[in-house]
Amino acid sequence: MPMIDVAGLAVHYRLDGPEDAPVLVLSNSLGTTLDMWRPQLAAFSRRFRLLRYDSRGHGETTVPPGPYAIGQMAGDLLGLLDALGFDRVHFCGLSMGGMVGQSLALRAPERLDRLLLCNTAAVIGPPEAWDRRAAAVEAGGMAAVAPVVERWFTADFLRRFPDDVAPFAAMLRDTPPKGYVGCCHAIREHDLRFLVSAISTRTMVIAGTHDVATPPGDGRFLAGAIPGAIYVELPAAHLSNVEAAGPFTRAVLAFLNG
Ligand SMILES: O=C(O)CC1=CCC(=O)O1
Repeated sequence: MPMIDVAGLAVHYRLDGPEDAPVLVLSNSLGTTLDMWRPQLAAFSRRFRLLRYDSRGHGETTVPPGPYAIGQMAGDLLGLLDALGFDRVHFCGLSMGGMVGQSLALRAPERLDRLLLCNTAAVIGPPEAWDRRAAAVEAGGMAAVAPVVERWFTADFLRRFPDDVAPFAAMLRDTPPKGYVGCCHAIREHDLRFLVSAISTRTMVIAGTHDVATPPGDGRFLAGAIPGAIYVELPAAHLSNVEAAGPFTRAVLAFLNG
């Protein structure tokens, strides 16, 4: 389990794939870890130097006192890239990870080759919902948000593939409560609706037809606002890289290889 110090934050990361291949960074969603990308691991690491990491407050990365901010999380990633000596990368983030990608693209476009914003939005509201969620975890620990997993997959997928869902329920359960709450605040405060049109990186937006957390309208908004962005919609709920793993992997590879 490689760890690296990024300005006092001990970041847990994994590198796979050929050392001389272009770097592809994968950034996780709220309540998951770098293991959320397991369905893509084999295909992506054949073609790319794959960098997966646990966002602050998640997995094995340090849990600093909150609240956190998405801009700060983009700074964590820039620090990680500097520490590993990666000047320019492709970036793919899902949900909270996609918010980090938006922030990164506005702050350091020179570090990005292509950008994939998956099941994410310029804003995920309402703010009170994030306050309620944070308060529930502060009072009752991660058990209080266990039903959130039902938002990540369709009812059909939950019923038919319990073995695929179980690791995600475990990731959520094992997320440090303070880290989860810190990230709830970060998501609550993220609103780039009036800024994403300044993103100049070549971008693909992926949405899930059945996603209730970041519905297709959110993805269409991003794709409409970011100049030249491509929009792809997959038959999935929120974790489209799991529920529609094959089409997701193919869409990403086609975009990055095109
Ligand atoms: O947990 C959810 O409700 C879905 C979600 C929103 C931001 C994120 O990363 O996941």
